[in-house]
Amino acid sequence: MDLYDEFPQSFLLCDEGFTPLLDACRRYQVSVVDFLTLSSKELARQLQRSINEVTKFQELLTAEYDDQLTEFNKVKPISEVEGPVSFTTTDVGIDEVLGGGVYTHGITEIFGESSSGKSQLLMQLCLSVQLPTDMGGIKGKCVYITTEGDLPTQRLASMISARDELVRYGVSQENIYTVTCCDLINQEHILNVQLPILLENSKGTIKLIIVDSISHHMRVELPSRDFKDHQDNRFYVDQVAERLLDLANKHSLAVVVANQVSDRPLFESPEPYVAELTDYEYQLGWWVGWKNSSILYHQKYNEPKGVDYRDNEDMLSDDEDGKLIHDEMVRVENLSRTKAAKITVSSNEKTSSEDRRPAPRSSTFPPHKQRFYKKRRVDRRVPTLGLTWANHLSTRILLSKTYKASPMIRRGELHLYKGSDPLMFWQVKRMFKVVFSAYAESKEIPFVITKRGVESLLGDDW
Ligand SMILES: Nc1ncnc2c1ncn2[C@@H]1O[C@H](COP(=O)(O)OP(=O)(O)OP(=O)(O)O)[C@@H](O)[C@H]1O
Repeated sequence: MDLYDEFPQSFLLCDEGFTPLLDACRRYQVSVVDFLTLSSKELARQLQRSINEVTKFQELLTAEYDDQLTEFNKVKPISEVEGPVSFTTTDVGIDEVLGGGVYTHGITEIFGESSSGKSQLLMQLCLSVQLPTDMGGIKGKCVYITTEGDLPTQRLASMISARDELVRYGVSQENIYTVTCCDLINQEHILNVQLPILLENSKGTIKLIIVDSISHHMRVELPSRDFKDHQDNRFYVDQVAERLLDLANKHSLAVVVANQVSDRPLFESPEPYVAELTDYEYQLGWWVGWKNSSILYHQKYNEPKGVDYRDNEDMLSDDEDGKLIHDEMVRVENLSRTKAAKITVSSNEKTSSEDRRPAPRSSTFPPHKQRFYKKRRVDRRVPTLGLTWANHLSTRILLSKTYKASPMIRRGELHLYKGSDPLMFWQVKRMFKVVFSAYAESKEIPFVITKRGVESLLGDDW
């Protein structure tokens, strides 16, 4: 029976007198909803148990349900209703893009590929939430639920020591409760039982729950063999999100989760068609943070006539740095060719005029690396857990890690470089993008990861 899922704190679960009845419920697949909707006669028939036993259980369960309902729908005077408040990320640029910081009473999702900086940002938040209100914090403690290994305490310690204000205001790892969950069952128990009890006992001092990452165990353990599995998974994801939202609202706290990405194949229609504004496929790119060229590419992919977007490199070639590197390499190679030609002329004055042709073009760089630009790169990455999960989010943040031309290329100093390693042409470029939010418009900002944590870059810094 699903009594544990519906009422995890129900005293009926511990009443040994009902153990045979609960066993029968499990055997005949009778649910809590059946008990709340069917007659005791019908239930007794289905369960092969006595009507007295069923009636008693049903009365107790209904009373418990009524109590919960009354508690849940208690009318509060407007003066007691606490609205969402924000706390700083400790970075002014990122706070501004987020519309003031991270907000309570909702779920904020940070998604991105491995090594994009999700955990770094989450660790930073569990420190910044502890700051006093005049420093932008909300003076709260934090629960850090990790699904992949332990919390890197050394990194947290170095983040604290790298920022004077954190040291000055007593920000400490002692205010972070760490929970490690090793599988999905364990995660369920933590979210449904341990966390609510911890929050009740902490009496409003905990202001942030972090889950790193929410999708790790679901992705591995939820079956996805057929349509029914997919339906069940959606229901499961819905329940997880609802529970987290309940906790966020009940205890006026922020829930921030990391989410992973997976590749989504291009949508291929059996018949060519023009996507409508209201089509799921038409809108998808905006709520998963694709760049504009990829959104357009996906929308046009199945169109019947006109430009064949499948080969349209121009639409996808927003790789300007690739072109910059290519141009710089051509410039340097031309320079060395001219130089070589001059040396040949001066060293052999007797050379006939036909032999004064420039020396054959020879590159110091591997040939396959020479054409960097016009790479056809269609964005296909989507955060896991789908639309069902996305519907519950108040803010979705994408952290991405790409590559840009290195300062040597941008300053036009490639001719000073004597090596032949193409990696020297590139530099990591990290972007923080608000994909959608109830508090801010979609916007992106470059950032770096330093010993202080995640820091935005402004103006000429990038
Ligand atoms: N002290 C530091 N100084 C500079 N960069 C750092 C420091 N510590 C970690 N990084 C950078 O942070 C990145 C790792 O970030 P993080 O662990 O947050 O990734 P993630 O998105 O959580 O990845 P995953 O999904 O695999 O857990 C690495 O690229 C590393 O270069």
